[in-house]
Amino acid sequence: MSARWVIKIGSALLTNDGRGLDRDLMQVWVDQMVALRAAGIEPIVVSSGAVAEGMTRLGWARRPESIHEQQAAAAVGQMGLVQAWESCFRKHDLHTAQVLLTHDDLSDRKRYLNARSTLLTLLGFSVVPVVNENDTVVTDEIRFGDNDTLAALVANLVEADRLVILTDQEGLFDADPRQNPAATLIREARASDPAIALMAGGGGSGLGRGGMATKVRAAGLAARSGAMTTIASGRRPEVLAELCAGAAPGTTLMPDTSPMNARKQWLAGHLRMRGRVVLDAGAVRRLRESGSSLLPVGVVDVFGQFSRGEMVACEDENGGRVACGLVNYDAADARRLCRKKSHEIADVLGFMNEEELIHRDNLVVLDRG
Ligand SMILES: Nc1ncnc2c1ncn2[C@@H]1O[C@H](COP(=O)(O)OP(=O)(O)O)[C@@H](O)[C@H]1O
Ligand SMILES: N[C@@H](CCC(=O)OP(=O)(O)O)C(=O)O
Repeated sequence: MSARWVIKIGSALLTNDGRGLDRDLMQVWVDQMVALRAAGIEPIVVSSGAVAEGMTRLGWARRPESIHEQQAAAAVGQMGLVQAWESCFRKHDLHTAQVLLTHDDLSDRKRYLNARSTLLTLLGFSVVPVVNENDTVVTDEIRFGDNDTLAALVANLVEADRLVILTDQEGLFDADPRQNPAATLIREARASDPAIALMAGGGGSGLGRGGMATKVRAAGLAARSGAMTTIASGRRPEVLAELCAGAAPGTTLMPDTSPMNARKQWLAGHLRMRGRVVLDAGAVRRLRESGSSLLPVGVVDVFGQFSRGEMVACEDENGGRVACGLVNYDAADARRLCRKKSHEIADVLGFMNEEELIHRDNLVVLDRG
């Protein structure tokens, strides 16, 4: 597969404005997602609608105030959501996987790497991940609270090329079209443009939580890792097929920097260094000249205390800083792996996480000088 898209579908759209899951529409998107796969694009679905579907199943007319009742509704509704996605994809002989994430999972480096590995492994097995927030366990303070933000963080996590937000409007308008019928559609803007944040109001349906403001903010987050965002109507019959064909329905929000630059900025700017690994000359050359991953065989020494998933500096034998990155093994294990070939990892440690000490996707090679 050559590209990866995160496709987020909002509650109002998915549940026919709270009347129950719109299975026909789900099948329409799924058929198009299967066509995306045939065109070399891996879809990851971020599906809202658990609370809305739970309310329908429990016969509740209004979203409850109490967080515990919302969580209960989400737990009931999530069953319906995953059943419906699975049966739509089964028609094409594809499997889905339920992935429930909390904020903690993505802010903790170890869990971040585990979530990333699991998602990438699922994609490797041609499974379509269906992601939602793990509503049962989150408390109010740490909720993503809206799946627009969750979808953007998933786009960062898997370095998606595109975030597609399907909603009940044609895209971002210069004012809320529910309040102002004369509002006009914004076709294209930079995700970082402060003017677009001012156009976006809160949620209109009472079912979802985000509204347009969280969609614009999500486009800014997705842009950090270089993803472009499309906000479009999920009711456009061929919306995903149009995007696949290179058309630009709805609103396109462009990132300012290329994917690699954005990811490097994000890695380099957001984390504290926990330790150092010293590389031999061959490893330094491979990192600088071929953009390779760092393998244990090229590491001669390890300093400091760090856990799997934390940021470490990579230095040459004269103490010059070459790179930094998120390490796949903790300091004690990394020490034992110095100078070892990747196929020896399981023998040395009794287990193996990954064959690299730092994968190239999680490695920032620094400019010389
Ligand atoms: N500038 C805007 N352009 C389009 N929609 C807007 C804007 N400002 C606010 N909205 C409202 O945002 C709603 C979509 O948000 P929401 O109901 O949370 O959808 P979803 O469930 O798809 O996340 C629209 O129905 C609309 O009323
Ligand atoms: N996890 C919640 C997500 C709610 C939510 O963000 O909804 P929306 O604004 O429609 O994307 C659910 O499944 O109901």
